[in-house]
Amino acid sequence: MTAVVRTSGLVKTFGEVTACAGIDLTVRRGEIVALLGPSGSGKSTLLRHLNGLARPDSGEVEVLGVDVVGAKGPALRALRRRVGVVFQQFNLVGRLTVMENVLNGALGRVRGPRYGIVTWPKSVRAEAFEHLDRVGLADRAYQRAGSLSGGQQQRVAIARALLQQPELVLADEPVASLDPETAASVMDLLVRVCGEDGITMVCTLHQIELALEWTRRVVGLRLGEIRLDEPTELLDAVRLRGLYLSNPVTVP
Ligand SMILES: Nc1ncnc2c1ncn2[C@@H]1O[C@H](COP(=O)(O)OP(=O)(O)OP(=O)(O)O)[C@@H](O)[C@H]1O
Repeated sequence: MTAVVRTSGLVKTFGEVTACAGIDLTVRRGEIVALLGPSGSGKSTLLRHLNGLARPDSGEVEVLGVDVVGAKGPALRALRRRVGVVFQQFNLVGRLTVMENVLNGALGRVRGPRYGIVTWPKSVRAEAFEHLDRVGLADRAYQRAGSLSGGQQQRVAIARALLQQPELVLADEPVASLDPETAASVMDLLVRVCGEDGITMVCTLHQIELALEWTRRVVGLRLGEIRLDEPTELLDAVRLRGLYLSNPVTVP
């Protein structure tokens, strides 16, 4: 299968802190990968390198065949159009309607500033509505996004990412702000729609159980290094908890 993400010898330091200590990671098309590890182990920093939000001290980062480290300006923008991002805090515009927020996902492919729903091409509006329906919020299309619950806002953010027609989705703690039941339903949705559309996903998670239940491969980080990289079906919670122990561990 084709590599969607490939990092090689990725090193990133912040002063004395080594956030990524030489990471070699390959993610193939269609994989659903969780990055797990204790706070400060480098999960978010690694993820941020994949769409050029962070620049490595050394090493290579290739995403969708693009050399991210070397890409600048238009090349980087073109890559980011192919990569959907889902954030912990949803990042919606609360005063705009749900529909307008979803339509913003098409800004990269429909030119010119847009003021209001009717200024978007009809076909894009129909597509946005379809995605809203998929995330179960078609009936909320004209409600202010800020008035929705956290779980609903994350569903809108997922619909927005889908409208971008991404080949890769990067999700940074997508369910960390949600209660356990809502978190599970949002993970279910995210994994399902990525599977349906053939989208590769890499997400950071804090909950071992969610990674075990919903993702197909776990990459465990500790002190900026990959300490474990296995199909989820071969893992259990006891082994994963080893990543979080205070003494350095070799995960058996
Ligand atoms: N912009 C920055 N400036 C300084 N230090 C940073 C910066 N970004 C990350 N770090 C440091 O790099 C290390 C890795 O941080 P990172 O956020 O990648 O970890 P994480 O595993 O995602 O943690 P968490 O689960 O708490 O989000 C931490 O020690 C953090 O303090």
